[in-house]
Amino acid sequence: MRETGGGVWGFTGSTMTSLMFFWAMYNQFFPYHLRVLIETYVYKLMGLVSNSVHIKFNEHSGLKKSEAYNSIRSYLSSKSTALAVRLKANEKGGGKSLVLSLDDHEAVEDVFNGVKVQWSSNVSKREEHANASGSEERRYFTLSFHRRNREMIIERYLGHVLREGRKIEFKNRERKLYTNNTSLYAREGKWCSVPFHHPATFETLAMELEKKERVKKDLIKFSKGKDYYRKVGKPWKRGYLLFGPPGTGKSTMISAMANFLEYDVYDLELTTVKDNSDLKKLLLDTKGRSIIVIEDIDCSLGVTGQKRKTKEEEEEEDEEGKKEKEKTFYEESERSKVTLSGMLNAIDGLWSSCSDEKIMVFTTNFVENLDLALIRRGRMDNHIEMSYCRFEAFKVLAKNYLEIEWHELYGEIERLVEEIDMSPADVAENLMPKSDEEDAEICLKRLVKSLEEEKVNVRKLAEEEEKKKADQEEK
Ligand SMILES: Nc1ncnc2c1ncn2[C@@H]1O[C@H](COP(=O)(O)OP(=O)(O)OP(=O)(O)O)[C@@H](O)[C@H]1O
Repeated sequence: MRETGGGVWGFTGSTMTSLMFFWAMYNQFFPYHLRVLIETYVYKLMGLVSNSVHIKFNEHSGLKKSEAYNSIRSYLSSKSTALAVRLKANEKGGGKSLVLSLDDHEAVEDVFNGVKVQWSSNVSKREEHANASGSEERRYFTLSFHRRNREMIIERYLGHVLREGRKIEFKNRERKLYTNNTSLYAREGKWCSVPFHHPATFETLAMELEKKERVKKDLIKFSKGKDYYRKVGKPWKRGYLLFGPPGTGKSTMISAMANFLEYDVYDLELTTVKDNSDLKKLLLDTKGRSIIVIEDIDCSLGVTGQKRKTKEEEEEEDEEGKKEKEKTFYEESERSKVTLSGMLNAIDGLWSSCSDEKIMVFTTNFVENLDLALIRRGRMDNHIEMSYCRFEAFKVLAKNYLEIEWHELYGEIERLVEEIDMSPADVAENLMPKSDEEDAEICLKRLVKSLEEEKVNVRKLAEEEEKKKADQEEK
């Protein structure tokens, strides 16, 4: 008995060794194009005798990563966790958690409407495109199923996989903040990203309640508006113009919007954009479900030639005036040759409709300096004024920093903030406890003192102004 067992094992072992030897020889000595030819015929032969249909989903489609491949991977990750034997673990949130997916050369079964299908994860090597670090790996998924289910799988199952996969992908993804600033490791004309963890929310944003609710409603309507935008034939995008003095919360509002919708943020810096086509490329390279931000757009505008004009002025606009329109952003910078028309084209032209669900936000401290074409309704659909801190906004900040809803100093503060223009940033600075010893009372008193000092300053300035006027009139 022993000998027979040993014989079987010996035979199996030597067969395996021979097979592996032939496989290694085949891979090593057969040229790549010959192997492709052989494999093609083998597949054809198998197709004649097999009842299975196979569909291949490559990781890359052209130069871009295939979105379908990513969705399938996410879909399969939920199946594989329960069923597959070999899994791959990828870090998420800087190593705080793990996302599991199907390992290479591993297969998993799925059942849809009582029909069994099989998914396998594959990787092949292409030596002819090898780079210095070795051969190029090409990953793909193969879906196999019985040919009698072809129609159902193609028409219903695949749609189901992509939809579910996208949902899982969206839930699992780590939100990102992208920049095109080359001094922050971005290559020219490319984005680089860091995880986006800004804690601002609409709850912590100091702003009149009604205004806040209006913005929230608008965002919800936009994010659920896929069918509406398709019906009216408009690209699924929306523009916001946030304007107001420094420190009134324009950047904070953008973070709150991104957190509310769970979108990525692209911080577009025009100074590092070479020209109009570079701008177009950068915008095309942004994903859906994102907010694209250009902060302080007034500072980027060499083009202030088209501010609010009278009709006569418009008629008088000669050739030279028209050329003004083509003045570049950042005239002082020799690098950027982005023009106003290039900018309008990129955000609103034909190319802008190439991907869905994007919000564009411009911020400015001086809205009156902006070109009307740039901010007209339809392009910037929603103009939101971020204003000085009034009582309603103060109460939000007091709740954020001091965790109180009411204090006897509130009456005095209400009178002062309605009278004095102080930015929420300055109010927040006064309210923030500077040490463990500082309680709400100390912080509120500091704020009252600051507001009163500001009141005296404002009065002094007004008196000086009046005196100057009177002096000029006398002269
Ligand atoms: N409306 C607000 N609600 C809550 N916090 C605010 C608000 N405005 C300002 N702050 C606080 O002040 C800081 C600066 O505000 P933020 O950068 O959002 O202002 P900004 O309007 O973008 O300023 P700038 O025009 O100078 O860029 C924030 O980090 C936040 O702590």
